[in-house]
Amino acid sequence: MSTTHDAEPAVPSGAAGSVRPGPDATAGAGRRGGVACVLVAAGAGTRLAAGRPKAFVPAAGRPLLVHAAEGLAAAGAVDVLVVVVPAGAERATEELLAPVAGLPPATVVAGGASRQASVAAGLAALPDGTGVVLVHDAARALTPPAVVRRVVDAVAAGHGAVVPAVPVVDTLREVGGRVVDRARLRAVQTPQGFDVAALRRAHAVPADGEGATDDAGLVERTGVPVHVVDGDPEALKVTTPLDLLLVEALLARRGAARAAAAVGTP
Ligand SMILES: Nc1ccn([C@@H]2O[C@H](COP(=O)(O)OP(=O)(O)OP(=O)(O)O)[C@@H](O)[C@H]2O)c(=O)n1
Ligand SMILES: C[C@](O)(CO)[C@H](O)COP(=O)(O)O
Repeated sequence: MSTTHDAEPAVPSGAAGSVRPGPDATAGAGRRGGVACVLVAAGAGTRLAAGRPKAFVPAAGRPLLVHAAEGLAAAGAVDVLVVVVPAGAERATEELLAPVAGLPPATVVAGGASRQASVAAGLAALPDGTGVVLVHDAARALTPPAVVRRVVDAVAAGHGAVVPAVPVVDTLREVGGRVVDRARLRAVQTPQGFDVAALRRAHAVPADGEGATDDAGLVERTGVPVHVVDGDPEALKVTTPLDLLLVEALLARRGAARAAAAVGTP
């Protein structure tokens, strides 16, 4: 088994282009030697069925993609951002992201027919000098900044592939088989972090028929062990309408907490 653990895991139109740098982007690049994030947002959102690509579906009045970008900005751990969106949505995405405070420099590119193809498009747009790359789902819109930092820190500590993960709460049973010991299982989230050369190598290997549903799965096939850090239930992936309801509730709770803190501030 090549998995290691830190701890017990408790639409629009336009062309590709750049979004203005965040205020501390240059300082960050020097400090960390180039941490980039490929934020994949090019999925259709078929299971959500909200009438537009999932990343552009609003929660509390703002698109999921904007919430995800705000979480990355708040983490303060990413120097360069590449956002991958449905073809034709590049310009609208630049306009959506422009007001996000503290967002690192971003390039917006068109994605592909699969998540893997969209990640590959993002990787192709990374600048020279990138050392660490995160791959993050826009659909995990409320990922806490602490999760982002844990992943970056673990890659910086020398792990070539890092995933955040949470324990599984349901009893699991193989169809036509037995109950699986859930104590040994974790549900894997994003952002996933990699040494950029390892991720590029993994994406260059031709598919062998068995699909990998995430980037760590691809990298593992090339012999790189996957290291697991604590994820967070709030990093849930918005997949169905029920997930969107949960995100709305979490945003309402975060807003109420901010308001209470402001009242308590002189
Ligand atoms: N061709 C694709 C497919 C997915 N994604 C991104 O990958 C993440 C996880 O994908 P998923 O939740 O499966 O999104 P969708 O493919 O949009 O969902 P569905 O299968 O319901 O259409 C999302 O942020 C999604 O935008 C992508 O960039 N390009
Ligand atoms: C990358 C991922 O979010 C990790 O859990 C997941 O594998 C994406 O899967 P999907 O089939 O694209 O929803």
